[in-house]
Amino acid sequence: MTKKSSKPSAESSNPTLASASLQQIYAELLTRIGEDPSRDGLLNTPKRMEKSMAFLTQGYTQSIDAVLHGALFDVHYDEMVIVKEIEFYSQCEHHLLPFFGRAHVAYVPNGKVIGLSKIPRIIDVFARRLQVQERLTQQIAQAIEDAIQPQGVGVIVEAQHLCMMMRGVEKQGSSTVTSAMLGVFKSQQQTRNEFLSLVERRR
Ligand SMILES: Nc1nc2c(ncn2[C@@H]2O[C@H](COP(=O)(O)OP(=O)(O)OP(=O)(O)O)[C@@H](O)[C@H]2O)c(=O)[nH]1
Ligand SMILES: [Zn+2]
Repeated sequence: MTKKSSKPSAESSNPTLASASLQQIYAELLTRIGEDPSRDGLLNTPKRMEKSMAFLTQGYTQSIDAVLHGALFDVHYDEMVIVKEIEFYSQCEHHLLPFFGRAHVAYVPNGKVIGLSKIPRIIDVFARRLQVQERLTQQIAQAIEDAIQPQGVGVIVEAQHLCMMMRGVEKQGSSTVTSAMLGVFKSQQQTRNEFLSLVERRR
């Protein structure tokens, strides 16, 4: 049974927001932080912010099926495939500040392989949403698992969070590493180690 959400949407809880455009809301935000949205440099800023936010959150309107575009191929290859050092940019759901870094994705096929470019595309579908790094990591692994039912999938994400750098604890040197291991990457230490050593071999 589907549980109905009891939470009111921002619009239904505030009727004045319902008729406001996102650009008006951004103009109001500029006013609230002490700026003058009618000054020259800011005149087009609400419009730019709307466009920028639409780009940075476009993952909400994308589906993995559409992104894969049928690029799944029957290939008899049963060794590990790794696509590493894939850069990504996301936004943390707590502060709406960027976190960004690199993802390393591996899988051991089970009769099907995935078009190589589709792996970064899958990452972007999930990165271009409000995220926590742990969920992003799991979603990437799960999408590959669902698409080709491989023998296993491993995903490692290394990122820096601006909410920990330019505000808050203000730690510039730290990075966060998360991983998701499914199938043989979880059950076989040797497979996991092979993945980790290939990822660590940077060049
Ligand atoms: N686990 C996890 N935490 C995150 C991620 N992005 C941001 N956070 C954390 O979310 C937490 C939110 O904590 P709060 O105490 O509610 O917010 P805050 O007062 O702004 O916290 P500070 O950042 O410590 O100043 C912080 O510890 C952030 O570092 C993420 O991807 N994963
Ligand atoms: Zn944050």
